[in-house]
Amino acid sequence: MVRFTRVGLAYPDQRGRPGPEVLRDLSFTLGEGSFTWILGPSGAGKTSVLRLMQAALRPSEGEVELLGIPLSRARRRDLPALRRRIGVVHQEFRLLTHLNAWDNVALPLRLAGIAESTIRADVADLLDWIGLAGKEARRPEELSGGEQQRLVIARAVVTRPALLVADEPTSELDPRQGRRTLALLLEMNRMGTTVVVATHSEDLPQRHAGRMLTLDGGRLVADG
Ligand SMILES: Nc1ncnc2c1ncn2[C@@H]1O[C@H](COP(=O)(O)OP(=O)(O)OP(=O)(O)O)[C@@H](O)[C@H]1O
Repeated sequence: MVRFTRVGLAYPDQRGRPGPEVLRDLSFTLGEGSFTWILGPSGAGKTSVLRLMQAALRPSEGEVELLGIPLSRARRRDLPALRRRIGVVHQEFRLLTHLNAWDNVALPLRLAGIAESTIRADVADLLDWIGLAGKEARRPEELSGGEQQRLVIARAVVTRPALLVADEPTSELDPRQGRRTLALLLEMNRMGTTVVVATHSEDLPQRHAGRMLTLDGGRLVADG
């Protein structure tokens, strides 16, 4: 499902030459339907690992295989189709501010050319699931932080991705809203989606099941 084999990553410097390695010799496999935490202090490389898992970057060394596709062999024009099978939840919500809640969730389906009748049913179900039924017409600024983050999750899962990747999804939220957001990710996982969540909080993973991959200085230092 997700396989990293001896992965190294160096971002290019301002002249386009490889900068220092920020990920080193990372190897692990995440099975289909698994739930994994990526832990580590600031700068450990969590976001970089997640970017590789979104096919937003290619590794400088080694191989990343996503949903059966090795990135080294994927052609540039194949990447958008691969990315559509991967849902992404960012820490900063990145909702479209001029669209209401309904249209934010419907957007990925519209871009994929899905029929409006299907979109109506799917979006209504999802907004109900995240507890936003009745708030469809509100724009993001008219929703609480927790509601916005749940909307981001609805938008990320509306296309039924096989893999859901979330970067610090609860760090901007109060504890109650954070728990509610996490409950949605756990429920997606129970329904079969492979879920990966990066966090610098050790508290969350200790209270919930799931594998913990701990990074430090771009290396894997614990797997349990
Ligand atoms: N676009 C970039 N260009 C150059 N270096 C980068 C870039 N993005 C991240 N880095 C560097 O890569 C290293 C790992 O960063 P990354 O954001 O992956 O860590 P992180 O564990 O997610 O940190 P945080 O918890 O603070 O978000 C850091 O040294 C960072 O400065």
